[in-house]
Amino acid sequence: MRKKIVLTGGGTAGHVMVNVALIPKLKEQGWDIVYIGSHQGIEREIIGRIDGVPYYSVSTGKLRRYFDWKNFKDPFHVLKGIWQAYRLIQKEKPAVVFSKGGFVSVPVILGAWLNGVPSVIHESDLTPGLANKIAMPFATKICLTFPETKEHVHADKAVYVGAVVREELKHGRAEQGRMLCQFDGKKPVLLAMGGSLGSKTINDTLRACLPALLSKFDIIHICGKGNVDSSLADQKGYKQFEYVNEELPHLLALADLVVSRAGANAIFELLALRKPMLLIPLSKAASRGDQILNARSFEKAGYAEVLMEENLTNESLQAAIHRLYENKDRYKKNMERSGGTDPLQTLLAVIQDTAR
Ligand SMILES: CC(=O)N[C@H]1[C@@H](OP(=O)(O)OP(=O)(O)OC[C@H]2O[C@@H](n3ccc(=O)[nH]c3=O)[C@H](O)[C@@H]2O)O[C@H](CO)[C@@H](O)[C@@H]1O
Repeated sequence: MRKKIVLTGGGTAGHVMVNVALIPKLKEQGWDIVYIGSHQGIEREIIGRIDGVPYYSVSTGKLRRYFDWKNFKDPFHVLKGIWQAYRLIQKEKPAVVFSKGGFVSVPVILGAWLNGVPSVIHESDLTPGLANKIAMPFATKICLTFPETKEHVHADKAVYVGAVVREELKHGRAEQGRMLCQFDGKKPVLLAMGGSLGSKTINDTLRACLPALLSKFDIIHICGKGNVDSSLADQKGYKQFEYVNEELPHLLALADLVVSRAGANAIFELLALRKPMLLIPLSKAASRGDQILNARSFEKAGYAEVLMEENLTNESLQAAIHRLYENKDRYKKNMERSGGTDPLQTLLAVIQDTAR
């Protein structure tokens, strides 16, 4: 009989992409796949583009660390979500549940636990996110991207896996990227992206530096939904995208260097593609500081230049980009030494072993 797996994770693309990497491999291994996400999250759109993966949505609440009146209502949404996930898992009878984290994964992991179904969680960041922290006691195994995360997780459950990178990102063609951007190929290409949602701070600073930067680079700017500046649409050597799907491998293949937030998926993708990167982590004021730890870990390994958001100015951004470009060969050499494990295969093996 074919085995069934329930996948979950969402809220931002970073909480969906490991699932996107897993799905083709799970299909090859003959699994039936079902996805449980939220009603409105980006996961609905991303998974909806993939054939053969039925999508069910459950109610969920945002788990905030700050005061908001919605904090009084959201626990009820989460309780409703647990009940919905419980019923769905009871009906689907999966052999295992896999979660990539994000708020929606909490009701799903609890729904699995209540049904006695084993579950595997993947944590992308150096320190576990709030959703994963809540879900971890109910999970069977917890797969880690950074070896340092072992300190934060129950020893019997932790498995070091590494970063799972989508296979298709490795098959981009620079020429196709150049066509998409209509660049003439005479200048090196800088790609800037602010995580899956875009970053207003990075967008504004980069745009303020355009006149100076465009004399040296062609620039691809992935700026996030609703953030395209139409007044710059005709600017030669500057191409904006809100969010890209199939185009991303080609744009990355074209890029000589990258300016990015320090979300875990993005930085490991850049490492796998050996792209010299300037990381501007999301500040502690706006997050739990996980991106700062991710960025510092990459800086220490010699893979990235880091510019803290509080030090971000037009001048510091330009100086850091020029420094990165001058030292690009050193960064590439360090990345070549980053080792050759196969995290996707390791993760698949953990899922197989955990399934009932
Ligand atoms: C604001 C926030 O909560 N950020 C968190 C979120 O980031 P975020 O959702 O931005 O996640 P990441 O930077 O880790 O990954 C973004 C993913 O989206 C993809 N992508 C991005 C832009 C685009 O146009 N097309 C596209 O496909 C990237 O290739 C990557 O796979 O999850 C990460 C992983 O848990 C955390 O480290 C971040 O702190």
